Amino acid sequence: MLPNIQIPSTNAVISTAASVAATTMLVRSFAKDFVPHEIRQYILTKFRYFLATFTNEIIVVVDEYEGLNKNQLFSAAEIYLGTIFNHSTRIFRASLPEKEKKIHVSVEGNEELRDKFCGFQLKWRMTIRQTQARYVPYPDEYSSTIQSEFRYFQLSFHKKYKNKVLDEYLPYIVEKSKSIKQERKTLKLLTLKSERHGPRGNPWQSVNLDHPATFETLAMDTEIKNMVIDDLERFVNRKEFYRKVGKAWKRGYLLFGPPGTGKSSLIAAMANYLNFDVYDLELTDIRGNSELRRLIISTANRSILVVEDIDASIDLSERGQAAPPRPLPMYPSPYNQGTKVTLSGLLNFIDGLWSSCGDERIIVFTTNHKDKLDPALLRPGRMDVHIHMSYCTPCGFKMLVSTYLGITEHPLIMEVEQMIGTTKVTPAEVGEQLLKSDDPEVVLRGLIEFLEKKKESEEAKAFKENLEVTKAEVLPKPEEEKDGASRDMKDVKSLEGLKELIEMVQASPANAGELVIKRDKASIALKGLIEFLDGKNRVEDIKASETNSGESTSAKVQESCKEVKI
Ligand SMILES: Nc1ncnc2c1ncn2[C@@H]1O[C@H](COP(=O)(O)OP(=O)(O)OP(=O)(O)O)[C@@H](O)[C@H]1O
Repeated sequence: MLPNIQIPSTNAVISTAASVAATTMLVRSFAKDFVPHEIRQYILTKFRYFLATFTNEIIVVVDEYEGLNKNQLFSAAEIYLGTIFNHSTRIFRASLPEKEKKIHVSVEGNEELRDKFCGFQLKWRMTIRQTQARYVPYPDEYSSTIQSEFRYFQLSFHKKYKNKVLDEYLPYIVEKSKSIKQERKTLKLLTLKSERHGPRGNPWQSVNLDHPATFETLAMDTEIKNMVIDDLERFVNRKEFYRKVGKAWKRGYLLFGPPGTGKSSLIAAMANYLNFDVYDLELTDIRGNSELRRLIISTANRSILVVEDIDASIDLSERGQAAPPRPLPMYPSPYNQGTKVTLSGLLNFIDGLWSSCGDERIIVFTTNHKDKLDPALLRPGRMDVHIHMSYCTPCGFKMLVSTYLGITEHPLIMEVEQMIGTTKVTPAEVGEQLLKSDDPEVVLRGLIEFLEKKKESEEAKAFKENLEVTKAEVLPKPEEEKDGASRDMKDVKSLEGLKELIEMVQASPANAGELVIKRDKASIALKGLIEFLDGKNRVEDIKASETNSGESTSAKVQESCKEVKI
């Protein structure tokens, strides 16, 4: 027989439920009004712990801040979760930071996200809690912001995966977020702040580096270009190798060559290729070795440190000594009182201090005069790769034509290539000419004209230089003139003297000398020389460069020459 159970009426159930709900609401609003937030949180946490004893779920809490510093795990999770939205996600945040190209997506508060790792499920939830306002420093440490909310992630999963989550999943998230960050990163060019007081604070200021140079647009010999790309690839993939051989993970490049041959463009191409920020270090702005040390330490990993025109930035002759102060500027500030960075300080930072304070660093020195550099600076280990940025070659020209004009074939290309092979013209100059019109015919004709003029002026310059050499060899030196030990210029009136003169001219590789060499007889040779000088109208040039030692010696030579019966 069934016990006599009295089933409550529907009305009674509804009225009981309503009164429970009303009581709950009353308790809630009472608790909210009269129980302090901290106590409520405490009770809630205890309640969760109590419930957790009945479940197999573990919750890991990841706070946004660790003391005053940002918790790196929180930042990593924030980035990572922005990439794993699934169909159940209803709300998320999207933003396009200034000067960035990609939209950032991040998780919205209280949204639950599910993730899968090694076959098991995990749940993420971000919670935002209002707190008392407090000051939180910005990453540059110069300023701070007021924050009145507290954010944290809760990561829940089955308790049997605890070790897997802590040892594998969370490190995986950190690594993954690094590569996501790297991909979406906008390159920065960092230069020294003019005001960089005190030992704290970041002395670098940054702007977005939007340099379009890439290895594709760079006019360089393909072989050298491929060598540089291979070297960079090898470098970034050799973390373990550097550790194994006990070497700091850094690489030094020296780029040398005349102005306008693409040294800065190559640095930009390297930065774009590796996705590394560029630190532009102006040594003349630095007050001494100790400031240099501080600046170097504050540079980030995975970056390129550039010192342009190294020969002009530091006194390379004095190892170990402070360079003599430069002339004081018109408006002196504490930072331009003359550099005191020494060569030994620089060497020290390249292989000592700098090596040990970071990973994946590249340092690039550029110079227009490699011969001026101290060999100590150039040795492998400091400058591992020396790259000669030369004048434009036919191969480089082809690349420029294809980038600037978008063509690879044209009847005039061959002609230009031949001229480029025999003219000292920089890629910058060629690029300038290629910009002048959209019509390849017009541009290439203009370039041919430009190259012709360039060649002419080059020849004239070489001629003048050679003539100077010849003059120096033929004419007596002032001190010789003084003690009378030299041959008197009047002697050249005699045929013997002329022969001697011509022999001396012949010994020189100069153009004028070559003219003389072509003649067998001294008299004909001399005549040729005079005609040459007259014809080319070079006599005036020579006169202008004479010293004020009485009568012009070139005029004397000419005079003497004319007196001879030819
Ligand atoms: N090899 C090159 N390939 C493509 N463009 C080049 C090359 N060299 C120079 N240019 C062009 O010329 C301009 C100036 O070149 P860049 O500043 O790189 O030369 P540089 O060697 O660094 O000169 P400087 O020694 O004066 O600093 C660049 O903006 C680029 O457009």
